[in-house]
Amino acid sequence: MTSAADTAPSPASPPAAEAALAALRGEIDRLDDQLHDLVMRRAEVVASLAASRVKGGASPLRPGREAMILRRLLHRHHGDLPPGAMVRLWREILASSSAMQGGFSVAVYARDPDQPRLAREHFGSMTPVRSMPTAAQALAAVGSGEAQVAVLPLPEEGEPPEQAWWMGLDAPRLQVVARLPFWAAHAETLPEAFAVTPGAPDPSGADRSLLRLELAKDLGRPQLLAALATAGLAPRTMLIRRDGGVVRALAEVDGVVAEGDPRLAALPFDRALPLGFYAVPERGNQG
Ligand SMILES: O=C(O)C(=O)C[C@]1(C(=O)O)C=C[C@@H](O)C=C1
Repeated sequence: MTSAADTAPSPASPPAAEAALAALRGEIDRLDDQLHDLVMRRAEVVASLAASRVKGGASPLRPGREAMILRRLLHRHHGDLPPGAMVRLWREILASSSAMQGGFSVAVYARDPDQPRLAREHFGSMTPVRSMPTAAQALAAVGSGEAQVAVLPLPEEGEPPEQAWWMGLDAPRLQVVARLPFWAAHAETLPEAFAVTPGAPDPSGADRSLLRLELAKDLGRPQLLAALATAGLAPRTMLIRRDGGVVRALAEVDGVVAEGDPRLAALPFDRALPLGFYAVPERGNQG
């Protein structure tokens, strides 16, 4: 049987608790106003920066600068707000700063469902993200100016040639400029992607470069590695493909390696083409 006490409305909070709640909400409102003022002020500064940029299609996307901003904030971050939430807030701010500076849209080769999500989390929830059926179509969209960024899966050993987009990347016209996600809680294997844009990336101070190597001679992995190390370009990772007597390798090396780098001239290959570089991603728990 239900007693009268069970059905009675819960007693009103004591006036002191009500007052404390109202005071805290008042403080939140004041902080929200300050945050809002600062975000609006930041957008004004970005608009001045965009207006002062040399005219003629300078890219509104500076992934190296974005990485420097996020690394600095992660370094000073503390307290209850998870670092991942802070990064998400700033990714939205940075993406809208790029969008404010001109049309900004992303073409994703969605080999798996993670790619569009990665693109959206990195380039912002307001940025148009179009899924393309092939990597070549995503790159063509960027090449024609229909989209500003292509998001492509990380190359894998033994993937079908039509998926190995790095083999035909038209560098230096198009280059890899970022690796997504920039921040993740753990260092374990996660879905990742590269972002490709027209023109060169901007250095962030801690970067890795991609090089496409081509040679008609069938050198093995140890010889390729040795040749790279001798030139001062020992790779962290290297993918090798052998197609019709031609060896193509994708080497990932520390630091910035761009066109004209003297180390490239020292390589005993038919071709060594820099495909761009990207800010080394931050991982919350390296353990
Ligand atoms: O620093 C720049 O060049 C900017 O355009 C500003 C800004 C920003 O909002 O901080 C905007 C977009 C870029 O991708 C990087 C930085």
